[in-house]
Amino acid sequence: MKPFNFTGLMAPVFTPYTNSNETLNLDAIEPYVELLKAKQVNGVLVNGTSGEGMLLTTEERMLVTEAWQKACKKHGITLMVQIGGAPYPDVVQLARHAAQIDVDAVLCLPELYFKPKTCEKLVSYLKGIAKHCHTTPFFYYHIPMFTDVNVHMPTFLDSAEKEIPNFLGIKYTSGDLDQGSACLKEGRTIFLGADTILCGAVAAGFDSFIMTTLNICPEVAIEIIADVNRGAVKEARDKQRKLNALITTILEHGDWVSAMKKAFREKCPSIVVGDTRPPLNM
Ligand SMILES: CC(=O)N[C@@H]([C@@H](O)[C@H](O)[C@H](O)CO)[C@@H](O)CC(=O)C(=O)O
Repeated sequence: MKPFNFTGLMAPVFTPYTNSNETLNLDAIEPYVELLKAKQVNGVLVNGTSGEGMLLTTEERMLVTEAWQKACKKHGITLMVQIGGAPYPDVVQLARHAAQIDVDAVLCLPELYFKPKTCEKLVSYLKGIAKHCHTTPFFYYHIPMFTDVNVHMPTFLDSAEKEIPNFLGIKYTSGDLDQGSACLKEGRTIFLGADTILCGAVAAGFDSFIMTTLNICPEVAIEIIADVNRGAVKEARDKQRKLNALITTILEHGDWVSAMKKAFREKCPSIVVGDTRPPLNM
């Protein structure tokens, strides 16, 4: 399997559109990579929640991934691609495509309609997909507020590690820090996906992060992480409060992804990302 030693900040990037969101704006991708790299963000997650992966056609998902792959390779940035949230044959196609173009890692949602109710069912679904990209590091995307799939992650991890040869960890997007902390173990990569509990999560031992605000103000996360790691808990807590207040203000403008994309457009107007697709922009 390809080695994967990433720790630090990975931005769940927005998918850039032009033409009232009908067309992908692939030209925006290289400047977007340069902007993130300049701000010390060394990885990107493509086609995740913020990237509206589930609102793109399979063809578009592959085109976007190829454009990010090219720019990330050129600038030395780690690329993880989210391949789930589509019909099973399309997820398999995306897994094969990701392996073929040699991305650094894949992330996969559960089946979103015939939802798994147990760890066994979830592991079995992911095992069927992971074998189509068996040399690529494979991660599960835990985001129960969107998927309504909420199996116990520490138990799931133990089983997935035994059953799936290229399985390396999860992206943990939940405010339940008790369960999140119980996932942490030597040799696993557990990405934190919840910006609002960053301070506590770093104190608990998290060292890898995929959070939407890394697109907009990564410097705040960088400071919170550094403060906690040097024991300056009060400073970190104050910055977390400010970050959470900023998130609340951003969210006055719509749903999570649309509001965050709007904040990104305002902060970085030179990168043309457009609005979100229906139903998000309705
Ligand atoms: C729905 C959403 O935007 N979730 C965010 C979180 O960072 C979110 O902002 C956080 O949970 C709020 O505290 C990330 O998990 C998104 C993400 O990683 C992705 O785009 O796949």
